[in-house]
Amino acid sequence: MERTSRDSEMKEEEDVQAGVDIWKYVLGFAGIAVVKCAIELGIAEAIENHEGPMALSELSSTLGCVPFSLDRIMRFLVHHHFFKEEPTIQGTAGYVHTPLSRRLLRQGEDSMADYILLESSPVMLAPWHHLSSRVRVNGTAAFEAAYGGDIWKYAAANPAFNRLINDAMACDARLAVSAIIESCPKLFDTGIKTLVDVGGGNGTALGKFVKAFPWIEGINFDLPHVVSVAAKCEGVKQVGGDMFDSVPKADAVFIMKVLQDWNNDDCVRILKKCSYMDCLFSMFKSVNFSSFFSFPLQKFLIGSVKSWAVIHRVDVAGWHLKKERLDGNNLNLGYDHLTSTIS
Ligand SMILES: C[S@@+](CC[C@H](N)C(=O)[O-])C[C@H]1O[C@@H](n2cnc3c(N)ncnc32)[C@H](O)[C@@H]1O
Repeated sequence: MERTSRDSEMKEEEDVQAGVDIWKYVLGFAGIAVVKCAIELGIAEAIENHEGPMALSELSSTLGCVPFSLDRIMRFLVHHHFFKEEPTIQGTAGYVHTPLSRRLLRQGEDSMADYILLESSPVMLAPWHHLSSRVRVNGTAAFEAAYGGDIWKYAAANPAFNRLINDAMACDARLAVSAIIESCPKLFDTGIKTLVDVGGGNGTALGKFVKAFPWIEGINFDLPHVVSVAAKCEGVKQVGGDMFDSVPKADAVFIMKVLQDWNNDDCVRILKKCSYMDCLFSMFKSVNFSSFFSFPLQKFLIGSVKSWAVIHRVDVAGWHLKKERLDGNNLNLGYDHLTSTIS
């Protein structure tokens, strides 16, 4: 009898909680919408340029906003740890930066603003409305269902979107490459004189590598519409082409956030174009190597390149590099202090 009443109490609590939780999904889009709004208004820049905590009235007049509406935006942002409140010299509340709000600055090494603008753009949101079609048997990729072609064809035909996606990729490349340079510098001190970045976007990654390791000559390889608008960078040659046709020759090849876009057969086709090079570094984002690649592909890698380093980014909240090395030569690439996950 007692048990039955406890059970029904628990069910009631669960039901009450469900009534609360469902609102996270009803209004689940609000977070990205408010952060996009903050970037478009330039809230982070205004607070950065202000000496000391910035009062709502000062922020509103600087940005040309209605104080009542901006207050609601700021309350949401502060609640989610973008900015915090501290007393101004007048003793009223003012806003200052937090590490999270600094990511909303348009410039700077840690900026993620362009990435947020990409993912919150109408172009990138539309495919999410086709998620169910992707999951169905014989379903179409969500981007293709929305636009009738893949994202790279879409970027080739839409220069503004091309710029947006290249700038967004550069945000992540800046962070990723800084972490690689800091964590495993010896990777690049193994006789590598030329390094090709396959699908290297606008060349941000290579630009950082050649700056850190000036003896390396960089070749940034990507589709013609990407490299033709990339900014010039000393030590980096821009080469346009299709990685399914051929890849420029270099001592080593770096592939970051590319292979996860393709199925295993396509990955084999891409990697075959790189297989005559000595060394292959690949960086994946949140992809489990052993489950992602089928066994034949792993075998292909062992058999075809002398050294294979996969640097995983597995922890979205921070940088957590892991290494996988499948090499016959047992080279010491200088990153043994990183967690080994060879499977
Ligand atoms: C997800 S982005 C990664 C960019 C860069 N590696 C990074 O991590 O920031 C994938 C890149 O692959 C390029 N790409 C797609 N298809 C390609 C092809 N057939 N040949 C060369 N590059 C290609 C795209 O243009 C894009 O720059």
